Amino acid sequence: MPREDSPGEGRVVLSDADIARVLKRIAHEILEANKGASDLVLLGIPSRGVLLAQRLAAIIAEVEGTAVPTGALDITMYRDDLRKQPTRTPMPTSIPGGTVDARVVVLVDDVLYSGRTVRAALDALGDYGRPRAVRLAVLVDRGHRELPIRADHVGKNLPTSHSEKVRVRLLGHDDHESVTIAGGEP
Ligand SMILES: O=P(O)(O)OC[C@H]1O[C@H](OP(=O)(O)OP(=O)(O)O)[C@H](O)[C@@H]1O
Ligand SMILES: O=c1cc[nH]c(=O)[nH]1
Repeated sequence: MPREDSPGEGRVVLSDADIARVLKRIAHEILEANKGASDLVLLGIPSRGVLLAQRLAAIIAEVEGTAVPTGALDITMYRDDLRKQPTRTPMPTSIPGGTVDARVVVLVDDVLYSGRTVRAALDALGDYGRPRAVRLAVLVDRGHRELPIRADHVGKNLPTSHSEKVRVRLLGHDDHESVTIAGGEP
């Protein structure tokens, strides 16, 4: 259920039901773009991108009857601000089959903002082979790109100001599911 808007929580822009609905749509879009599930690999960017990738794989399994290999791609050591903040803890990477050679990789993340996380993910992916194609699925695109990166599949385009903060909460990581937006000019 959507939580009441409150000053601490921000405004709810996607409820749990909305999130379920957009994930279904994205799963269908991925299948349509790929003409089925063959050669697909879903790689979530930790932390919540991994949960989203698993949810998309579960929907694809329901629709297509095919188990799409799903893993996690940590980008920590490829961040371009690592020198500014060197004490980051890497998260696990798991690449199904150990390689992305000739696969169609769908990177999955919760929020797309500057694009720097995705840039780092593309670098990290290079360590695991040469995919046939790489696509990007995000739950929320909040704009303000600083690099020439765009998503192929977007749950919700959310116009924001720089001073706002978009927060995604997902079961498995949080105590409920929602996307909220908080802050901004008074
Ligand atoms: O397009 P960008 O400007 O790179 O921003 C998007 C990234 O920011 C958030 O991650 P964050 O680093 O806040 O860590 P989190 O995954 O733990 O929330 C979010 O999960 C995206 O991965
Ligand atoms: O508002 C933002 C910006 C980057 N990443 C998030 O999760 N939220």
